[in-house]
Amino acid sequence: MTQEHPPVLEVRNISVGFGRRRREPLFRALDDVSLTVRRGTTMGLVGESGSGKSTLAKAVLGLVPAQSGSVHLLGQDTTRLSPSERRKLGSSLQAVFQDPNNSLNPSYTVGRSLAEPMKAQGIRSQQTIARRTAKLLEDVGLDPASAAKYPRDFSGGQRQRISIARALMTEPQLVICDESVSALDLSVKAQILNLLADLQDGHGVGYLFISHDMSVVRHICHDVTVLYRGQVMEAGPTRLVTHEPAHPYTRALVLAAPVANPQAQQRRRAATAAYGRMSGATAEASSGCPFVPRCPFATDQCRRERPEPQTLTDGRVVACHRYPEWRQEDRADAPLSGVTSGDADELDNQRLKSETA
Ligand SMILES: Nc1ncnc2c1ncn2[C@@H]1O[C@H](COP(=O)(O)OP(=O)(O)OP(=O)(O)O)[C@@H](O)[C@H]1O
Repeated sequence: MTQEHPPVLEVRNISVGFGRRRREPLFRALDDVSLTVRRGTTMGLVGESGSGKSTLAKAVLGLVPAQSGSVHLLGQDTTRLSPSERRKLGSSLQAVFQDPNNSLNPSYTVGRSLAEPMKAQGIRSQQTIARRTAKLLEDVGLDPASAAKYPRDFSGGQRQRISIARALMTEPQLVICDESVSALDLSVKAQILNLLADLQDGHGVGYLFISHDMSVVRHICHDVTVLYRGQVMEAGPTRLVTHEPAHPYTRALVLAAPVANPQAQQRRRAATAAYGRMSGATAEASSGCPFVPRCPFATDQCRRERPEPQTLTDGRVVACHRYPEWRQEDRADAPLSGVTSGDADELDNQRLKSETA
């Protein structure tokens, strides 16, 4: 279904390197990564700490340079734009981060913080800004009178609502949500996720939704890209990826999500142990698959050759030499399909509650 929506963001074969020590080769935080966000849809970007999620967000925002590849925003290659051309495109792209305090100046009223992105676009009419501020505050479920208050007058969840309103002030086509709900309690998290989905319906905005949490991704994303050590392991429709992982790393991530039933939790913990220490950035560089040191199904070929991404008949992309055989060898006492996390179930309950309210 998402194919019908035109792309707002196309990241093509992007690589980003960082210098660690002098004369050492660059450390590749992103290695040949591609993904597309379509209008009115949400692409999840998931992976453990250090897998390169924030680096991808920074590359899209123009905060780190790409060594190779391109970033197309609304059809324009942003890696080739001059700073002034980039600024013009700026209103189409906004971001919401984990900590709303980073985007809300504590000494500014909410109204002043919300006005800033519009002023940066050259909009000077106080009336236009006030009208849009009131509309967006209402859209995110806050009283328009909140504009006269300060961030300290609001709870964490309300401050995140204000950050979302601020991100939408310039009617962007793409919003990058970088761990935007990670710091929130489960019920507030569910409210913000529902709000993001509702705003998407109303505004047609596309989200690049960055998270380390599969249950959150499952709740909000139409499609998902799974990153490990800067490389795409698997990508495709969220339901397929989370219910029938084609890559052992995705399987490990799904198993790592908590479940409500303690016995099931114990089985999943035991199954997760087969995948080694959970971190996206621990393994030594090798010419083969980056997941080899943690993969219970790895062969000599996996150690030697980096797997090329292959497109499956269901539309998914997976980079694994052992697909689909590894699934037959998977003896872990936890079902591959139908795995859901306790958080996901709770988030679903909250969604049902809000839909029937
Ligand atoms: N400016 C930098 N200089 C050197 N290395 C960096 C820099 N920024 C990121 N890295 C490294 O790049 C890798 C990817 O980092 P990144 O922050 O993108 O991961 P992440 O998936 O967003 O992790 P987290 O969820 O912990 O934020 C890590 O190994 C990190 O140490």
